[in-house]
Amino acid sequence: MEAGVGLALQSRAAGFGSGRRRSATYGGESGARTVSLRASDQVGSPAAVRARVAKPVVPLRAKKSSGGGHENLHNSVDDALLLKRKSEEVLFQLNGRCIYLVGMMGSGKSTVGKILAEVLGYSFFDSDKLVEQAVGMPSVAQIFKVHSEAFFRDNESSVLRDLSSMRRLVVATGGGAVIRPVNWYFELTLFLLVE
Ligand SMILES: Nc1ncnc2c1ncn2[C@@H]1O[C@H](COP(=O)(O)OP(=O)(O)O)[C@@H](O)[C@H]1O
Ligand SMILES: O=C(O)C1=C[C@@H](OP(=O)(O)O)[C@@H](O)[C@H](O)C1
Repeated sequence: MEAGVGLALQSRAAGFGSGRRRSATYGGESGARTVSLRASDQVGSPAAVRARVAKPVVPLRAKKSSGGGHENLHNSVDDALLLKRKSEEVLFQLNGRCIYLVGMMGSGKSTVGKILAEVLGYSFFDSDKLVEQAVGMPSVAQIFKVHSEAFFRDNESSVLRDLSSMRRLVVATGGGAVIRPVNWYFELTLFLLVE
């Protein structure tokens, strides 16, 4: 499995179907290009985001060995170094903004997020875990079962909103977080698609 991250930059006014879009404020597209992260100046639908970052830009190869032994280890080290260098380049432009990782269930958001947080000197949070804590239940599956998906999504939005007012966080969101437009409106945050 190979996961990659593409940078989608979102200003406050960007959102699904919203006419109130504006260009990215994060160093402009040229700034993003200098670090070879693919930037989009607005966020449309999740599909549009995916289309813009269809090619993995910073591929992170499998950390779990599939029998490749040293080769996998080298890939892993090389990719971690590459990500570290790129992160150092964008650090000052980030200016402490939170980064939300979005992507399909199991796409690697938590894995990428922990690495990203480490190289940026950010703290890492998994929003599913925070919702579980907030609700006082051990798993998302149980929240769905005992309450409902809508209940989970309400709490998820609340958690994401609270986190967005903080700084220097990398947040792995749940695979379904993107379906609620309200989750795209947080100010001063960047969204990274993990695919
Ligand atoms: N680049 C990768 N290559 C191989 N396996 C990966 C990679 N990234 C993540 N995984 C594995 O895929 C599974 C899901 O990853 P995870 O980071 O938990 O995804 P998510 O947070 O998007 O649900 C985990 O078992 C993880 O070890
Ligand atoms: O629909 C969602 O938001 C969920 C997606 C999955 O999360 P990941 O994307 O972190 O795998 C799942 O495990 C989580 O419990 C609920």
